[in-house]
Amino acid sequence: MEPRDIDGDLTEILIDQEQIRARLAEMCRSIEIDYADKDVLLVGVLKGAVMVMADLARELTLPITMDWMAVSSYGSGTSSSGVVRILKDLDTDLTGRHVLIVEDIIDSGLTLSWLLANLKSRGPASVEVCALLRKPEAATVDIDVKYVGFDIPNKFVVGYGLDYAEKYRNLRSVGILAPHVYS
Ligand SMILES: O=P(O)(O)OC[C@H]1O[C@H](OP(=O)(O)OP(=O)(O)O)[C@H](O)[C@@H]1O
Ligand code: HPA
Ligand SMILES: [Mg+2]
Repeated sequence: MEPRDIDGDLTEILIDQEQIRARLAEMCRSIEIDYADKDVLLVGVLKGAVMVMADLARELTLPITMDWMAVSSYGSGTSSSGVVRILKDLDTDLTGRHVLIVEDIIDSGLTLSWLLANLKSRGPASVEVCALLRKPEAATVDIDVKYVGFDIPNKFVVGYGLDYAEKYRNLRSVGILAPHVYS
């Protein structure tokens, strides 16, 4: 059951709980092969990636460490401002580390392209990206993403960590937000 006050706020459920679980498990099997002999540092991008990170980390059979970064480019709107701010930096020194950025969504790609440049400048051994969702039609920059869960249409989605004005993050599924909620 989803929370009681969302009736009518979603036009449709795009990806349900079981589809998310199954796809994350597949992605973990690929990550386990690729990082079999490496220590991986998962870098979760707050706040949206909290659910992906929690489920991915528990599904992985690799020894991992986790750290978090908080950046914001959306504020309370439905489109990226393009201006990325660090709200919380990593606690970990990235020198020589194998970094896997964990994201909920790649939309315009602006957040991730900024983040990749920022983390690569810190001397890591490698930096790759794992994102649950990607909107190919919304891309404004070309980014090489190693692990992607689902390519989705260019609609504003919420749930499973994704918010609109900080709401809906606790939905178990990913759904399309009804335009009447934000227009
Ligand atoms: O590809 P882009 O167009 O840059 O959009 C993707 C980014 O936007 C969202 O974060 P947001 O800034 O809303 O912060 P939040 O995770 O706290 O919701 C999302 O979690 C990604 O980090
Ligand atoms: O479609 C979206 N929904 C919620 N947050 C987002 N941040 C980027 N794109 C989205
Ligand atoms: Mg957001």
